Amino acid sequence: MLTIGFIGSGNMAQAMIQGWSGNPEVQLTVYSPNSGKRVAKELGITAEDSAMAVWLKSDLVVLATPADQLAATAKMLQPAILMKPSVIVASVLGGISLAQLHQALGEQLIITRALPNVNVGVKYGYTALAFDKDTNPDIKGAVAALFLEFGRTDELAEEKFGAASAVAGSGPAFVAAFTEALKQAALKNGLTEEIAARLAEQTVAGTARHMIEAKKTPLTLANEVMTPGGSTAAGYDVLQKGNLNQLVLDTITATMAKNAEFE
Ligand SMILES: NC(=O)C1=CN([C@@H]2O[C@H](COP(=O)(O)OP(=O)(O)OC[C@H]3O[C@@H](n4cnc5c(N)ncnc54)[C@H](O)[C@@H]3O)[C@@H](O)[C@H]2O)C=CC1
Ligand SMILES: O=C(O)[C@@H]1CCC=N1
Repeated sequence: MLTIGFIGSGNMAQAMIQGWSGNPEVQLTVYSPNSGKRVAKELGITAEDSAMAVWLKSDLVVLATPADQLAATAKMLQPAILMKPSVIVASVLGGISLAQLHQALGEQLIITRALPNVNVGVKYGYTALAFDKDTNPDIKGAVAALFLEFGRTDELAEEKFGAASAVAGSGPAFVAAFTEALKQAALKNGLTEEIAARLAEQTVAGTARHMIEAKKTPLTLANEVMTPGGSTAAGYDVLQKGNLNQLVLDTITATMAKNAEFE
């Protein structure tokens, strides 16, 4: 049995707990000052009274607090780290590098930097992973296997994390915004709230699944829908004239700039 402990019980921690909760080989526990006990009850896992207790019970500890809480967390954990330095750390703290994590927690620890997205909660996530250079390949494989349980993963150089965070980490919010725009357009054109939501969600979900399962590029799929001279082409033209690509690039650039503030 592998025990995974969470420090922080917000949206990201909850998604990861949901992603791992079906695994009979994994036991999950959490500490968070305000909501930890409530979240643990809702998700059917145990809660601890302190970050130290999480550390001492766990084989792997996920740091899932706001990034600016790293120093406070390190302070709470210091005695436990000295008592049990074998614990593996997986940090999802946005913008916080492996070097910063080692500086705060200890040079001797085994630390993985992970950048998951909330879709891990429905086992359709994406996680970028970065390991210490000297991480034992068996440990690397074991950690990567855990993240593979709830979606696709790639090992990425840390300098690529800013882009990965903006596109894949924040991406679900941007795709959700487009889905909401589709829904609003359906509502404006007379569909009911329920039907508008279903049309928008199912179309976004089906399009992603279609590209992945049939191994089609986005442009190949778009061209299949666009009968020459037909109605889709008329709408697609409006998206291109409105410079959708530039709007999305500006969105990613702003997201990366904000993320870089934490570095
Ligand atoms: N939400 C997302 O989609 C993603 C979030 N992340 C990263 O995950 C981390 C958490 O983000 P969210 O879950 O969205 O935030 P959140 O605000 O939903 O949750 C933060 C959690 O940390 C707890 N917390 C705050 N200070 C603490 C402390 N000193 N000790 C223990 N627990 C403490 C809070 O009570 C809360 O449970 C951030 O560093 C973020 O950059 C990374 C990838 C995606
Ligand atoms: O919004 C944030 O700061 C975090 C990082 C990636 C997704 N959520």
